[in-house]
Amino acid sequence: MSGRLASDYAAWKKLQTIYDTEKSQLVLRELFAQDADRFKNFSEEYVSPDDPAVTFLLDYSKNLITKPIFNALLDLVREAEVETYRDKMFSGEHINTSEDRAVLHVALRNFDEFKISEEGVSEVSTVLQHMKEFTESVRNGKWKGYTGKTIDTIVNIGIGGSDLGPVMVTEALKAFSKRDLAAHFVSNIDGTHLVETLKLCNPETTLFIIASKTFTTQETITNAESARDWFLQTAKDKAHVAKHFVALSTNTKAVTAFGISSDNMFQFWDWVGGRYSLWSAIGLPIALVIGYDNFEQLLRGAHGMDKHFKETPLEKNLPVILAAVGIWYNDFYGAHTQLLLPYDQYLHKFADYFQQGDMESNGKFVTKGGQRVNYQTGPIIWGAAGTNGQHSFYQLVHQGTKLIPADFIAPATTINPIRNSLHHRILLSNFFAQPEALAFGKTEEEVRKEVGPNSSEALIKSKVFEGNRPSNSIIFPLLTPATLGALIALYEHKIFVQGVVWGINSFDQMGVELGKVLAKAILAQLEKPGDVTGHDSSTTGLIHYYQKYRKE
Ligand SMILES: O=P(O)(O)OC[C@H]1O[C@@](O)(CO)[C@@H](O)[C@@H]1O
Repeated sequence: MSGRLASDYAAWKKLQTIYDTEKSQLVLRELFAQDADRFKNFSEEYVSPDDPAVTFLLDYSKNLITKPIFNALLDLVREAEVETYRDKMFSGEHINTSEDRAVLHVALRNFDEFKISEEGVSEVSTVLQHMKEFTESVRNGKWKGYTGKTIDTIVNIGIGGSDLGPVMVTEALKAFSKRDLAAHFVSNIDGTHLVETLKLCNPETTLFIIASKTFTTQETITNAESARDWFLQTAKDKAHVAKHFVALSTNTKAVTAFGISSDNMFQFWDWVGGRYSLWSAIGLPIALVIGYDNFEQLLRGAHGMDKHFKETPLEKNLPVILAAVGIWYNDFYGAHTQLLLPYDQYLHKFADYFQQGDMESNGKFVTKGGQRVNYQTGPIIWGAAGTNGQHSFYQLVHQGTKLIPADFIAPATTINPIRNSLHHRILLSNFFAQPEALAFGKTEEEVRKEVGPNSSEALIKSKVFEGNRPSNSIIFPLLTPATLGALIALYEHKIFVQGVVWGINSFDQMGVELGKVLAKAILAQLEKPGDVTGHDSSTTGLIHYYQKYRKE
């Protein structure tokens, strides 16, 4: 039952016993030698129930598990009542207990299939229609700027979930983008971010999208005000703002107070978590860049995965499989991080996106019942596009002292088959080789044969790869909007499953508040000359140094 300490579950205690007694026998070289069918027995093919072209293979055979261990992990998922809480989520129950909110990103891509009772759900299709009409009018030139010119540049001003999703998806689907519509994303309060972006913009042909669920986020509102000031330096008349500023928010009052009419507002609701909001009005820049039809394909791809998650038995349920093996390393092997390694340059922002998605969801230390956990919760998410990571951090991944589970992700076919796909074959050869090297390594005996009898013992030892480092591999035919939607939803639901097992609330974010409050207090002091008071010596000393050298 959600909110309980995971370590109280019988299945948890059983897994701990298994780990303590069997860990030394879990050697991938041996597990593969013992079972010629290991790949078949530990891989699962996903085929969207809505579109057979949306398919991928999850190979989880290079994990430090046996069937009994896998089944014990599934028992843990069952005992935590994940299926019950999954159905609560889909039905609109307020499972975000601290904020008394439903968690319904699945309703944004539901196409009226699941019956969901929550205020606002019935309006999703209306907002989508508004998004469709607006994005088409901008893309086909009907929407004109204040001097009658068409829009050739969009600037999304938002941060966190109001930025990372649109950034990741527009990068991932760049091949589907309208090349004569430039898209920029400003998120940081550092004036550099806005200044450097505005250097690329013409006020006559630029559309600003102010993306903020609350419409109170200091960085976003400050950036939006500065962008409006920049625009009015040229446009002069405030009436022209209406043609160059739209808002994506749940807060109509704040949007209109800023000076954006509700006609130019695309609404969403409090049951859309910021880190789960790219499917909502927050996705407007995505629809502008790739077109509404491709945006709808993204939604439909995610919806197919939603149905898979909702209806598939645990042992064949891909989000559950990823969640279960992740818990095995996070909570029993003591792994602290999780690598996401897309072997596709278009997915180079995938890990960045799930840093917020996973870490802001599961970076919690108390259960929904208020108990401090006595186990690890959310992992640290990191990663990079392959093969770049291989020339950066793979040394540590292969020969470091830390266990770092890795998810390798790749398309079988490239969108850019230059030189008869030679580049892609090289890329994919690494996608296949790296998990193999991590899993099976290179023994001292193999090194000795390789380097010959005259090498020093130290050199030989340094060339050993202990291996037995686990990974999952996900491969799909082609990176399309629908496949990307399914892939994102897969990881969203993995995060959900882990949060339920850990008994935490994956859908609030209390941890982001303290820093904001302290910063506001310090800002008030920095605005005034003279000394700052009420801080520790470190904070005071740093501010003094700043005051000594500040120019402004
Ligand atoms: O969309 P908004 O309300 O401006 O919030 C932006 C981001 O700020 C947070 O850190 C919450 O304060 C993220 O959860 C959220 O995605």
